[in-house]
Amino acid sequence: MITGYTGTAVRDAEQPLLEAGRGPELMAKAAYGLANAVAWRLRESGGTYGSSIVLLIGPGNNGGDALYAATLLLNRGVRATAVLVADRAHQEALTSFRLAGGRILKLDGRHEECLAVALSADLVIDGILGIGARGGLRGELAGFVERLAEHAPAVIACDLPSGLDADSGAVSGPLLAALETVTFGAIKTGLLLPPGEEFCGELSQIDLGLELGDAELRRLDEHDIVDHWPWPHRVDHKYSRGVLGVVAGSNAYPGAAHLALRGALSAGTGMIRYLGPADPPPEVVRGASTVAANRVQAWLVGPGVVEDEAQQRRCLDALRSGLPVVADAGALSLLPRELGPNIVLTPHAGELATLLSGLGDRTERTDVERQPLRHAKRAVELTGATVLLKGATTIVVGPDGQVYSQSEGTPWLATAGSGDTLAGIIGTLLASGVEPALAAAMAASVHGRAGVLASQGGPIAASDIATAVPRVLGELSCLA
Ligand SMILES: NC(=O)C1=CN([C@@H]2O[C@H](COP(=O)(O)OP(=O)(O)OC[C@H]3O[C@@H](n4cnc5c(N)ncnc54)[C@H](OP(=O)(O)O)[C@@H]3O)[C@@H](O)[C@H]2O)[C@@H](O)CC1
Ligand SMILES: [K+]
Repeated sequence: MITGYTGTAVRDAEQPLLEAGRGPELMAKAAYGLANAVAWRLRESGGTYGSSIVLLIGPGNNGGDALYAATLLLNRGVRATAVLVADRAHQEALTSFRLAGGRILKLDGRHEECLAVALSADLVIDGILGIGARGGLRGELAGFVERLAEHAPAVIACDLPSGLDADSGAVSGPLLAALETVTFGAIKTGLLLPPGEEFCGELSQIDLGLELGDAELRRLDEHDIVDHWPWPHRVDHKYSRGVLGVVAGSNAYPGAAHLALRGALSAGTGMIRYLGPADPPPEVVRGASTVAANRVQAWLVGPGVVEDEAQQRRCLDALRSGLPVVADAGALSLLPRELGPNIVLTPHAGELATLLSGLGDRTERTDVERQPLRHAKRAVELTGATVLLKGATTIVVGPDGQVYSQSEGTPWLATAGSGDTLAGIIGTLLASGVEPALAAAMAASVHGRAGVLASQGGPIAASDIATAVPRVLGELSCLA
């Protein structure tokens, strides 16, 4: 499992060590880790000796880390130039850099020269701002970084890409996209959240021996899925594995029902009872026409139910049943005022904006895209439900504050019906008794992996995702 911590949590954990006079030791560890990462990249592209790096150095300790790392690299035969982008820099680090033979330039009014130097380097080290940043890059510096970014240089970010908010992943102003981000003490939450995540490249973490509390955010890996997936036991039967009720599809939209059912079947449900006008596949049992008359362990409601009053009534009945429910698509505009934590809402950014606006918090789609975690948390606060916010990185927030961020997918997953399949997988897990936030996060992970497997780099249809899910689970089960 990957865990994410806020910049504030990292600062708090560092504080006792700083008070004990161990600041220089922490910085030395950070610099050593960064230097190794840079050396590794330089070796990959032809060798360290004689190669050149340019450091963009801001006013704080982030710049200090980069300068100390470069000092180590100068001693290994790397040529290094520091471009000082602020009116001050970490003095001790700058002195050791200079003494080791580093060249120093000031950005102040010399953009053309600094740009040319940066673009001629093998690697650029972004040491402008770290967790001490307040807002994005501004003024003259923002203009310089914007111009540099247009040339897409090879960048390694020191702790985090400068201008990215360490806690939220929000981006304001220009940013250098990194090949790799070498982060210190703990992975900051902003590096695992959109939109900032897209600028981080590969993540590597340098351990500083900090004592951190509970993580703010979790990202499940394949071992977590293996540990928590409801694998069937030899003595299980269809009822013991969980029965899922599905209210999906309408005369106008039968396809959504098919894809949701296929999603649920692909994840290994014990049994499905289907309510609606679509023709279900042979593995699915037709349920009684009212929600109350069906014995199930969980409900999946909403895909393709617009313009069908009978289906919409069933959605509402399921949402009021007290059972775990995954509410997708059309069900999101039918929500009763009171929802429990065992209801999983699965909006995309636009649907979340509509949901929040409907609850009195005027929100635009772009607001959600800029700060997805903040808005997903707000929806949990206002509804009491579990929220899965779909996107290239899918965020899940549970009512107890658990946050998951899953990013296994491929852009090809952005296709009609993909969400119906995801809802089906969540439904199967809920019916098996998996706790809602974990069910949603595992489903997002498996759905993403299935998308990648089905795609092989090319386009996919939503039904291809369902077809690939059993193979993904088969491969994961081998790790058990
Ligand atoms: N603590 C430790 O033990 C360890 C910390 N480590 C390292 O330290 C980093 C944190 O260092 P830090 O606290 O000095 O903050 P950092 O981000 O370098 O700069 C803040 C300065 O920038 C300025 N500034 C702020 N926003 C701005 C903006 N938008 N645009 C322009 N300027 C802006 C602001 O100046 P002000 O505006 O207040 O005058 C402030 O002085 C951390 O990320 C990690 O790399 C590691 O070595 C491990 C041990
Ligand atoms: K940085």
